[in-house]
Amino acid sequence: MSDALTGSSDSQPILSVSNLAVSFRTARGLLRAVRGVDFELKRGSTLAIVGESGSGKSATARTIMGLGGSQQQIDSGHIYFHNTDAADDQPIDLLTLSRKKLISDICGQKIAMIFQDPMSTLNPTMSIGRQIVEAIRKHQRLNRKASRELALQLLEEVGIRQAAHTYKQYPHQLSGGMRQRIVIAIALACNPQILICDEPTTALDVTIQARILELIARIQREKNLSVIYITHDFGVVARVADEVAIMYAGQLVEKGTADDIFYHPVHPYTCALLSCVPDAGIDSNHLYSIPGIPPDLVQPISGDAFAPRNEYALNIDFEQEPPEYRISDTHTVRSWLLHEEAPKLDVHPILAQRLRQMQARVMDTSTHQQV
Ligand SMILES: Nc1ncnc2c1ncn2[C@@H]1O[C@H](COP(=O)(O)OP(=O)(O)OP(=O)(O)O)[C@@H](O)[C@H]1O
Repeated sequence: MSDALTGSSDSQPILSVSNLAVSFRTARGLLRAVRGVDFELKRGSTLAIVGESGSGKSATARTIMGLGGSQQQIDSGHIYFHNTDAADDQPIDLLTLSRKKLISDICGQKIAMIFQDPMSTLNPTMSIGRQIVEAIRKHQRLNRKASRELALQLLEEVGIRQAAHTYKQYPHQLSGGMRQRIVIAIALACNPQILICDEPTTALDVTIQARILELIARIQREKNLSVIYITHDFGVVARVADEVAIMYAGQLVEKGTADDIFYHPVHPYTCALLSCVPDAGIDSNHLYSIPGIPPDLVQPISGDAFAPRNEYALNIDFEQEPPEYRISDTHTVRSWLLHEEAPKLDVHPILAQRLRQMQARVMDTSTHQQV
């Protein structure tokens, strides 16, 4: 769906995450933020991880980056990085590396991350130029003059017209969109193979959001980057994603290509999320919101975590966790609805109508991209 923005990708994985489980020690007890997650990021492609707030998207991304913090514990799993620069083609399990080695050799080098709030990355007291030069010199052996030239080149690459002027400015003198461009320039300073974007455009207005997404897509094409987007915004997903993973209560409940997810969603949570997307053309009687709230991840979860909010829940949903069913080579779903003995359900008419409208909008977005 997103080939117009991202270009096509080959199917070799650059990152393979398997059975990843992550908890946080809290005053109330252990909070199970990520509960057995598997996914692959293919080289040169874009994966969007989508879900409501608190579903574990950032915890997953931060674990990959070694940024989990002191309260985090890894309960299980592997995160294999298939380094294209390595002499051998043996993947490295990032979870076996010391934090020091992870930070010095991989994160910020081979894998870079950008966040929703650029100010969390930028130093308000340092000029833009100095910050980019520092990032360059951390990763590459270049003298001061060459670093400055590369910094100016990076500023131009991220679409900053008066690079020499911006080089001397400070973060507070720039708009939100410009700051996010600087953060992208800093991320690119290490020449990464993977870019993880955690809600990179949420704080920006729609026009600037589109420009930043286009910028990331252009850089991705030029540098054959593999990209993970963390988002709750299906508008962003429709524009950028080759593959989509839907996250709920620490698990990936549905995974597929963007077409699988937008045109053939199966999990009731995916359908509900798609139906909640606000649209100016929808009258308020046809708006859908998911009833209830996500589970407390400190408490044990029995059965399917989405069952209490799912109007199609079966008895077994409250008792046993569903296995992952494979619908096609690209599409998997964790739901008892896929069991051969499960009843065939009619989708709620409002939900069905919202899904059709969402699909029409997605088609519209894809057509516009190709212009
Ligand atoms: N450092 C931490 N200490 C304790 N709990 C944490 C910590 N970081 C995250 N959590 C908890 O882990 C769960 C998953 O959080 P996470 O930030 O990964 O969700 P998310 O899907 O990225 O949501 P959002 O879009 O709001 O960032 C939440 O219940 C959150 O409160």
